[in-house]
Amino acid sequence: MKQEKLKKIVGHAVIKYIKYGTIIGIGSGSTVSYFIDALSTIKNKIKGTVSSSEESTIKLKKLNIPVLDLNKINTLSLYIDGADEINMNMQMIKGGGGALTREKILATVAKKFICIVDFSKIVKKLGTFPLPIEIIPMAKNYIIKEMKNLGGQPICRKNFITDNGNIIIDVHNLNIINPVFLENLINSLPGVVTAGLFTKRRADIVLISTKNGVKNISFKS
Ligand SMILES: O=C[C@H](O)[C@H](O)[C@H](O)COP(=O)(O)O
Repeated sequence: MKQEKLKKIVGHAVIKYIKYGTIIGIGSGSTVSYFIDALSTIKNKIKGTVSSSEESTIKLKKLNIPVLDLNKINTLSLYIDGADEINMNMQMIKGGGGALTREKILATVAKKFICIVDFSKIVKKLGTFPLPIEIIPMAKNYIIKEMKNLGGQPICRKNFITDNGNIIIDVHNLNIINPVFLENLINSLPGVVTAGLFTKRRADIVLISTKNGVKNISFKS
């Protein structure tokens, strides 16, 4: 089965996890785009959404799904998003679409985070997918140097400005032995808005789309 088909299946499968009358946090990317299509079929049953990117907001509004301001809501019970890589500890690399910072905010605020992926995103070790880092433009050369010192090959994403007006450095070939340590280290560098490592806020549930159906993995600490 083609990857797009698997993304579509999991994007629709997650609908049954939505409690009517609640506000849903919406991630970004192609898997989420299928999820938004499915969400539109129950749009009258939810209170609204908060969105992690301009791209998702445009799609939500086009489908007449209400988009609310995170600062004007009390609780966010559920956040649904894809990932570029996820390991068996439910730690992720995200930000292939550049929406990592707003995604991390919503994932952190939400009580529950459901990650929707096709099986190709499951990895033993994070880091085959280049690690995106959102940075303030002034810090570009400094962060490139720091990432080289860490053994990575940083590449500034061409012609790309984030929804927050910043730039993205994609770091290739990082040997990520301790994802928690690396997330903390990169996030502590001046000029870094956030690294696309999600280790403090992991997924609570992962729905994995496979050729044999959608598998559900729940996090147990
Ligand atoms: O910034 C983008 C997000 O982190 C996406 O969740 C991630 O890139 C996965 O996207 P897709 O579902 O298109 O593979």
